[in-house]
Formats: sequence, structure tokens, C-alpha cells
Amino acid sequence: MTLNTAATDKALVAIVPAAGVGKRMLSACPKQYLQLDGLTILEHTVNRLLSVADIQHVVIAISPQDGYFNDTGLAGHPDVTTVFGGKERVDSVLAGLKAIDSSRYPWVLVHDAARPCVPGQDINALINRCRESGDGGLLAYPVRDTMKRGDASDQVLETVEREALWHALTPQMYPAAELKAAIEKALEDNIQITDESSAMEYVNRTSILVAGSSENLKITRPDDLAMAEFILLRQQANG
Ligand SMILES: Nc1ccn([C@@H]2O[C@H](COP(=O)(O)OP(=O)(O)OP(=O)(O)O)[C@@H](O)[C@H]2O)c(=O)n1
Ligand SMILES: C[C@](O)(CO)[C@H](O)COP(=O)(O)O
Repeated sequence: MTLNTAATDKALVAIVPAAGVGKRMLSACPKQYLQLDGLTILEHTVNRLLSVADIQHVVIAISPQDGYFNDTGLAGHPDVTTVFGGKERVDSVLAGLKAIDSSRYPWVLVHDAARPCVPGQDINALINRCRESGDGGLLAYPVRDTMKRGDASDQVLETVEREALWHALTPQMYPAAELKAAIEKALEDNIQITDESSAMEYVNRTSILVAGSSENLKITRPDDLAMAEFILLRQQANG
């Protein structure tokens, strides 16, 4: 299915991989459907993306076994399309890319469903930097702590130089056709891809690191939920 939504030259489409099961969350339902302040995490995330002026459409990759999406306010939303995701996050992102007409949407942002607190100003900063440079890029934030590498028995193996070390966040923004080709090449060569930037690295394309807020956490483990709720409510209070 290819989107035929007419698009202005500034129009962007976002892909939201939301087909995971959230094993580490230990929750009764996939974590993207847990409630935060009356809405599912997925709804918060998609609303954040659609609040960005240049993002015209969102393609959400949901599990073929998803039994929750149709109960959200996103079902039937005119600016939302769903596709079936795959075994890994990268497969879900690729499914989303296959649903996009890159002649209408030359650039795409990919953003985790599990990151509902991403500030709109960070997304706009990423969009602007990529447009200015013509290169793709990602939101990230610099490592603050001393970093250790451990062995299988949790003994310290080494202290990792943290200078110029960043946490990769999302959205990550790239030319849609190039990103699709890079992911397909990496998968064909059995390269493990955990984010869009690593696929672009594999085909020797550069990426810009755009400093973003640490509020943009990925809800992964049970204690992340309370932190996300605190951040969300603080953002709402600050307008
Ligand atoms: N096959 C998959 C796996 C993950 N994701 C999505 O990718 C995002 C980031 O992945 P992660 O935080 O690892 O989510 P899960 O894979 O669901 O978590 P877990 O590893 O704990 O199962 C999530 O929004 C998740 O829904 C996806 O679309 N398709
Ligand atoms: C894409 C990502 O959010 C970058 O940090 C992260 O890799 C996704 O989580 P996963 O556990 O690797 O699927």
C-alpha cells in the first residue's frame, strides 16, 4: 500500500515502530498501550509527532497480532496509516518505508512508539539541521557518566572513554529511499541494525548528531513509566 497523500515540498512523514511486545516492561499488555495521563503511550507519541507543523502523516507499524490499536483514538485518524511490523524493530521500520511514496515524501523521520516525551522543539531542531546540511541525522544526548564495560559475570573489564560518546535517541531523519536501500542492504548482509543511523553508517553515509533532551527517554523497564509520567505532566504544566 503506498500513501498517495498529496504533500507540499516541506511535508514530512514519520514512521513509528510500535510492533514490539515490551518484554523488559513486564506488563500485561505491550508497553506502547500502557496508559499515561488518560492516553496510551502510543497516542502521546503520535500526537507529539503530529503537533510538529511539517509532519503531515504518520505510518505506524503494529504487530499482526495487535489487539489494542483499534481501541485507541488513532484508529481512523485521517493522518495515520498502519502497516504490519516484523520480527525485529528494523523489520517494522522497513515495512513502514515500503508504505511510503518517496517521490511525495522524500524525507522520513523514524521515532520509537516508546518515546512519548520527545519535545517538539527537539524534533524541529533535527528537521532544521538536516534540511540545512542535506545530511540525515538523529537526536542524541552526550553521555554524562563514567562508562564501564563488564564481562559475563558483571566484573569490570574496562572503563570506556566517554569523550564524544552519545546516547542515540529518536527521531532519526533520512532520505526515505536511501534509508530503505541501506536497511535492505544491511539485512541482506546479515548486519544487526538497532537504529536507522547504523544502517546508514553501513553504507557509509554520514549522520548529524543533534543534541536533544534527556526527557526523551525510551520507556523500557517498569520504573521508566513513573519517570515518563512525571516528565509528561511537567511538560504539560510548562506549556
Ligand atoms: N519487532 C519490533 C520490535 C520493536 N518495535 C518497536 O521499536 C521500539 C523500540 O524498541 P524496544 O524499546 O526494544 O521495544 P520492545 O522490543 O517492545 O521491547 P523489549 O525489547 O523489552 O521486548 C518500540 O516502540 C517497539 O514497539 C517494533 O516496532 N517491532
Ligand atoms: C532506536 C533506539 O531508540 C536508539 O537508542 C533503540 O536502539 C531502540 O531500542 P532497542 O531496544 O534497541 O530496540
